[in-house]
Amino acid sequence: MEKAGFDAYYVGGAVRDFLLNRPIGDVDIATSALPEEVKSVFPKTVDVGIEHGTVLVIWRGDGYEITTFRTESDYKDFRRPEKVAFVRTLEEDLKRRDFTINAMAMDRHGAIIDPFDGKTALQLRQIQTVGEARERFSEDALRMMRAARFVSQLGFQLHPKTEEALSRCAHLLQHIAVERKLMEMDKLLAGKEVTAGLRVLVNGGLLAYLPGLTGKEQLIDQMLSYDLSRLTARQNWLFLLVLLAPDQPGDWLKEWRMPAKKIKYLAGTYEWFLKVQEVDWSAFSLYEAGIERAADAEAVSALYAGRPPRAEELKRQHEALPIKNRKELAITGKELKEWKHETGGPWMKQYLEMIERAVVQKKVENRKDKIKEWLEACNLL
Ligand SMILES: Nc1ccn([C@@H]2O[C@H](COP(=O)(O)OP(=O)(O)OP(=O)(O)O)[C@@H](O)[C@H]2O)c(=O)n1
Ligand SMILES: [Mg+2]
Repeated sequence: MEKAGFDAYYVGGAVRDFLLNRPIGDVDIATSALPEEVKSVFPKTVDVGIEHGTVLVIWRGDGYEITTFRTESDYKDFRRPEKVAFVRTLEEDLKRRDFTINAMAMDRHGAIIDPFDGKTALQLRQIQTVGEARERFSEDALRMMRAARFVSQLGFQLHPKTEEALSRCAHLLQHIAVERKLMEMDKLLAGKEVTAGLRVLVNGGLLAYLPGLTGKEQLIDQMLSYDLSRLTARQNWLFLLVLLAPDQPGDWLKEWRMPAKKIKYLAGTYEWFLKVQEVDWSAFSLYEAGIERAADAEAVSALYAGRPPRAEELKRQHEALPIKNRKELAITGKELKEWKHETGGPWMKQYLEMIERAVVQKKVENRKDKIKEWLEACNLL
């Protein structure tokens, strides 16, 4: 970029994480070049958000988002703008960013450009908006969830002024698309300081604008008394279901616009959680649930009941199962038909299920001959 006469800097999360010695996620680059100019400099680019000034550059196998210096002056509806105004200086670009820790830039020699003193905020472990907090939150109300997410991820605290503005602006969150809220919630629930992050949502009054959490302050308060850092993000979602106990867990998750596959996984795992509250894991229930679900349900059960988790024990029990799924069964419908001299039908499914259960419970060895003997002994052939 610079060879072509433009300024270019690393900006945003990458600079923050670099200074914090944290693993860097996506690398964002800000430049004085206009999108068309960026495209003329690099041989391989993808238009990912050209109306926002962003071009994805593919360079030596890695992707970099390069965005033209811009301001976001004409905000509509408290969301990020449809149109942006390009500007030619880095400082104007940094000014439009959410928090001081996210408003630093680094040039390619490693020099930090930090007009809003993000470095001090990093040292103080503080989340503070760039300039007027209410302005920043009105520009994009999602930033309030981002604040809570950074509290959880980084273990930082909100600057008192930022915290106060967040409470006042909470209602603006109603204008934000659920998909964006979900992304922040996922990151919040994966953080090491989940409890502190959730507390920001509760204290700031943001819960009222989150799917399925309106009016649930007390339940979330209750959740905060547990050591949530023991759970993964997925397990924290599960724990939310456990405490909220919605009639239709699938519908509750759907309100968050989660991908269907994740809804299925979480709702199914919640069912297992409920089942093992009644009867503990058996070889067969462990086999049916699979180790992933069992481990998630177990982690949440243990936390809920205030006992140490038995993840290792369950893992050992699962490993000791003679088969892990039906495909591993030594016989199929084909053998059954031969042995019984019958054509296929509903009986076959019943037989297979019975054999599967017997094999898992080690009543019969998973071998063709043994299974045949066992069926004969049961007078079933
Ligand atoms: N609502 C938002 C979203 C982003 N940004 C700015 O754009 C940068 C990049 O945004 P993004 O990649 O979404 O967030 P990061 O802060 O980089 O966090 P992550 O590590 O999750 O990517 C942020 O650092 C911040 O400067 C902002 O000002 N307001
Ligand atoms: Mg980023």
